[in-house]
Amino acid sequence: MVKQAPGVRIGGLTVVYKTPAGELPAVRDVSLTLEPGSITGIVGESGSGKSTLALSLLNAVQPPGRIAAGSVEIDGLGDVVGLQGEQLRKARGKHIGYVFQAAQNSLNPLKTVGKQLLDLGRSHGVDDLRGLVREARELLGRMGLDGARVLDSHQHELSGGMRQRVGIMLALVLNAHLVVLDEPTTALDMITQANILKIVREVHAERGLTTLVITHDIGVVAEVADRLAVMYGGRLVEQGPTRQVLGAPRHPYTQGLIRAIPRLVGDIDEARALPGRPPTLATVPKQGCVFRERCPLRMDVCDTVDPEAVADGPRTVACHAVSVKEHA
Ligand SMILES: Nc1ncnc2c1ncn2[C@@H]1O[C@H](COP(=O)(O)OP(=O)(O)OP(=O)(O)O)[C@@H](O)[C@H]1O
Repeated sequence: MVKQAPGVRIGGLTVVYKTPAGELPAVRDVSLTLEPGSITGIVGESGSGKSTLALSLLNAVQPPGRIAAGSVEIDGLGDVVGLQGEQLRKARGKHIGYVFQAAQNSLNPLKTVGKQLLDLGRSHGVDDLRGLVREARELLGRMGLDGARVLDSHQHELSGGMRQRVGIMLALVLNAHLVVLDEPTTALDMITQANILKIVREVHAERGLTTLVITHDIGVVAEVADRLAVMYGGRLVEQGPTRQVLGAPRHPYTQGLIRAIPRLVGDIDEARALPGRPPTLATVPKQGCVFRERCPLRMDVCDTVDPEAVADGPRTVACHAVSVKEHA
């Protein structure tokens, strides 16, 4: 079977976590399509539900969390929400590569990278382990590393940027064509960050991937993503082609996020932090718009009715104020 960049259709996805106050949604009724061959960025502040959404693509939400509703249709795999056990384990790695947050250590400190690579290959029934090592060396070389040396190293012998490239290699080495990168550059210095993003773009294009990048940093998305989805309080509030959304943001939250980016040129005071704090699971409003507490455009209807995502060409936005303005 020739593998190609798969399309992904997330439909009405709701993911809840069990808390002392009952099951509360971290992701609520999110629908999002990843076009084959595209890079999609998901942005939002800490706690907006980005990682939970990303884990749902692998059906890997762990207890006390669970997918309570919705579907994640991946070309060639079907609805992963229905996959279990061995089927699911095989899908991870072979079809879907996942790169964990740069800030986290996903490598085993006791084993060399090469040993971990062989473990990965064996656990996925790879017969040609030599071929796997060759592929890993080539990928690492492609990312500017000495492959043989890196495979002989333990994690403590590698810098943050090197570890992150090892993570990308491990996600790609089984030839997955859907790749999820969770905060690929957090905790890396600016130069390393730019380097990793360049690698992500190149590998994406060379291998014909469908890529999802999760980040709180809108600059990262501007750098790599074709499409941008903005999350707040577990809801997807705006999405569309990156240039359009960044050039003319419609949702007041997206506008606030963009205003909060410090500029390298011009008046640094122009950057204005969004007032207030994002909600936690316990404080997300049960009804009405999740953003209203911080919204400069708040209206009465926002207190009671959750705005639906309204499509306008390739863009959607979920905001009562925007709908009113456009229909006035
Ligand atoms: N295991 C868990 N148990 C209970 N609540 C959780 C658990 N994991 C996440 N949450 C809550 O779910 C919400 C969404 O978390 P998630 O990690 O998906 O957000 P995020 O946007 O990825 O944030 P960050 O950038 O900080 O990782 C948060 O309010 C978080 O506290």
